[in-house]
Amino acid sequence: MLFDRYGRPFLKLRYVVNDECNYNCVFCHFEGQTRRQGVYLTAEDYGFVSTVFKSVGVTDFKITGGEPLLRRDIDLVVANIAKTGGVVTLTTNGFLLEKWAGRLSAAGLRRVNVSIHTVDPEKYSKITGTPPGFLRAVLRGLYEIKTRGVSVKINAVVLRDINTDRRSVKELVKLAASLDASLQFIELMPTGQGVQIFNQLYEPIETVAKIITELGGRPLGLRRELHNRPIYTLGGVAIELIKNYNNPAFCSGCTTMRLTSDGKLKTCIYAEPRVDLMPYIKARDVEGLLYAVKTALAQREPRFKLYSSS
Ligand SMILES: Nc1nc2c(ncn2[C@@H]2O[C@H](COP(=O)(O)OP(=O)(O)OP(=O)(O)O)[C@@H](O)[C@H]2O)c(=O)[nH]1
Ligand SMILES: C[S@@+](CC[C@H](N)C(=O)[O-])C[C@H]1O[C@@H](n2cnc3c(N)ncnc32)[C@H](O)[C@@H]1O
Ligand code: SF4
Ligand code: SF4
Repeated sequence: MLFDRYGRPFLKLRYVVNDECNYNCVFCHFEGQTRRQGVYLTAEDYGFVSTVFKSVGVTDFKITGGEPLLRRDIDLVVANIAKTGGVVTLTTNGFLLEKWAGRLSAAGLRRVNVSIHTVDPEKYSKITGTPPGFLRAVLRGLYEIKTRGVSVKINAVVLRDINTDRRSVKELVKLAASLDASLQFIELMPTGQGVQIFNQLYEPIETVAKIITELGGRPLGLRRELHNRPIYTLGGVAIELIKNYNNPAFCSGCTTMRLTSDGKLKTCIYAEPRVDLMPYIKARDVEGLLYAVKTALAQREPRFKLYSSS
């Protein structure tokens, strides 16, 4: 296993597999990547790079984007990563899930995170920039993938006056319960487009924690291997609360790096890409790749620290 200078193990890799999207969410951080770089790793590249990362202790592979289901070979990407024996999960807006469900399940996808910030169709359209009917398609996809044996998690970005009242929280918990799914509430990050609407839509995650407690939820503990995220349980649903900005406890439990769609390793969502892995990946150069990864890891820092040495 590899560690950084702060004693944080490197356990999880986030693959940003493309830079295009069929939605236009008002808050999108785009995983800290610039849109429209256009160069993508191939499905075979992901198989190779995952084998190498797996050999040094990375066991959790997250596929994200852009919208990953827009890739025509997304099932092959999943299959090639799953072949390493690592756990593969994918985060999506869900619009194309119904179409992909069978193939993703067959490819070995373990879990899908589907972003549904509200079950109110009008509010959903407004914040995701989509026409009426899109939420219905997402819900169909969710039930389809569930019946194929893939676990589901619902992602809801916490947005003031959209989902920060008791009723909205209850509705999301009810939806998760009906799918035997878990649920996570994500605090809005002032990153990417999130900067422009931050003052208007930001609401601290504590507001949701309070509602969950008032509804009878209770804390279950912390997800220590990933960001020390608090987990609650309510109505049989496990609920993670993600306070991802200006939170030293979150960063101290950060075990993840990102690989941009054009093959650059980022040590933090806020860091500039540290090492270009593309030449090593294309050359299938295991030694060169590991050396580059260790170089990046040596420079890795928690973005938010309790005490700063500088
Ligand atoms: N600051 C920060 N936020 C992150 C990081 N990883 C994930 N997040 C936040 O978590 C949100 C949800 O991410 P997902 O792609 O669903 O995956 P995840 O929750 O990290 O992983 P799983 O729970 O294993 O599915 C993102 O929108 C980010 O706000 C990270 O490394 N740093
Ligand atoms: C960038 S998206 C990529 C995957 C996919 N397109 C989706 O929306 O699920 C990954 C996750 O980040 C969340 N997200 C986007 N912008 C955010 C922001 N400014 N703050 C917090 N979470 C955000 C999305 O809701 C989604 O759950
Ligand atoms: S949050 Fe996901 S669905 Fe929304 S615009 Fe960003 S990448 Fe697209
Ligand atoms: S160090 Fe903090 S801000 Fe950076 S990726 Fe990790 S959790 Fe996110």
